[in-house]
Amino acid sequence: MPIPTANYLLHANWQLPQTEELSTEQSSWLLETDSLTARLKSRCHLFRLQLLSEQQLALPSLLHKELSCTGTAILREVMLLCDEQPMIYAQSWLPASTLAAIEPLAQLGEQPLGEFIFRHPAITRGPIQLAKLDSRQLALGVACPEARIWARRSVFRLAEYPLQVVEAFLPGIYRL
Ligand SMILES: C=C(O[C@@H]1C=C(C(=O)O)C=C[C@H]1O)C(=O)O
Repeated sequence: MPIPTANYLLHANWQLPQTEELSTEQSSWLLETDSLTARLKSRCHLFRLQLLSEQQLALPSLLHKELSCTGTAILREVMLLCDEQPMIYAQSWLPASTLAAIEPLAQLGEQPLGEFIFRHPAITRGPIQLAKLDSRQLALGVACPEARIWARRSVFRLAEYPLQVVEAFLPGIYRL
């Protein structure tokens, strides 16, 4: 996935949820506080995580304050599929200091991030922010019947080591 996708997400209009803008199904998925991986697995016969890329980059300055760190980070991009239908495009920033302290995060491969972090004994999660995105700007490489899709982002801290997770929800997820 090209870096422009990361830049587009970084500069989206992230806001705290206004539930009156959301359908019941959208609220249910977008504001899910447990693992999306676990929820998707419970809703489909065949769950698959497609690792799109992992690359080491300078942590964008826009994230320095939010993650209270600087330096480099792994930008991890995945697609989560249910019965071969793309449901969630996820992009996570894993700072080098977090990876050094919690090494399994650097070895995830096709293991879902959620299966690791939601088992961590000292996990905390910051507020969920939402943004309405132009699906064409995401250049996901998959057909998306709707021009505008919801995305969410939040910062997890594992024993105070931060990482940010951004998830774009493809419309099929609301029919699961
Ligand atoms: C945070 C979770 O992990 C999911 C899996 C991800 C990955 O493997 O990179 C990223 C975001 C999530 O969609 C979760 O399951 O809620």
